[in-house]
Amino acid sequence: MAALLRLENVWKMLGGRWVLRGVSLALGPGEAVVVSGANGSGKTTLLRLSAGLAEPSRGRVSWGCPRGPRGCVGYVGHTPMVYGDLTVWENVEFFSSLHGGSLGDYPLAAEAWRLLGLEKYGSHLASQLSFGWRRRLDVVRALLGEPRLLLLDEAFTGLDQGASEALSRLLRLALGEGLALLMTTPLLEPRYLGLASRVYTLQDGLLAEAS
Ligand SMILES: Nc1ncnc2c1ncn2[C@@H]1O[C@H](COP(=O)(O)OP(=O)(O)OP(=O)(O)O)[C@@H](O)[C@H]1O
Repeated sequence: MAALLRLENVWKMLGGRWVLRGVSLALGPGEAVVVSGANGSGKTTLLRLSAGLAEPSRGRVSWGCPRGPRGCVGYVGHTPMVYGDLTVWENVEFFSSLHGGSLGDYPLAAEAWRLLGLEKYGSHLASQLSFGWRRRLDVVRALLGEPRLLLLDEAFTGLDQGASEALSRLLRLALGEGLALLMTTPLLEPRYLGLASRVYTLQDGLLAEAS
């Protein structure tokens, strides 16, 4: 099976210290990998490298898509990447247009919009949303353009019970459609375990598969 994401012996130095030390990982279509680790253990760094937003100091990151990470990767980071001075719907229109379409062209994003209940806030400025609602909007944004690999940094943080359940359903749908998921979390909660094909721990820069 061709990997959608492959990290080969990846090392990353930040602030004069090795944050990642020889990390290798391959992720194929329909697989969900969860990486848990303490605060500061390098989870976000791992995701940024996997998104092509940072370069490894040593080793190699590659994507099984024709244009590398571009158009291949959707990234839901700590901080929602939406425009506060646009309404919720204008954000969706804007980010859809960057991919050359509209929400209806991206079935999983449209499903996320519906499942996460964003319709009722469509005309609200994104800056006026609570964190949990901006996070919901960010999930929709990340699915626009139909990425094949979705990276989620503490995806469930800040979501209430209903939104957590909706997100779990959405991510199951995404896996069924053949997306690959790479999720990080400081706490290995049941909602992550319920989705995971494989679980890893990140400690002292080393990635190890949990038994
Ligand atoms: N730009 C940077 N320059 C220097 N050090 C950095 C930089 N970015 C991150 N670090 C350091 O790298 C380490 C890993 O950070 P990272 O954000 O990847 O951890 P994390 O596991 O995601 O943490 P958290 O659970 O708190 O979000 C930390 O010690 C952090 O201080």
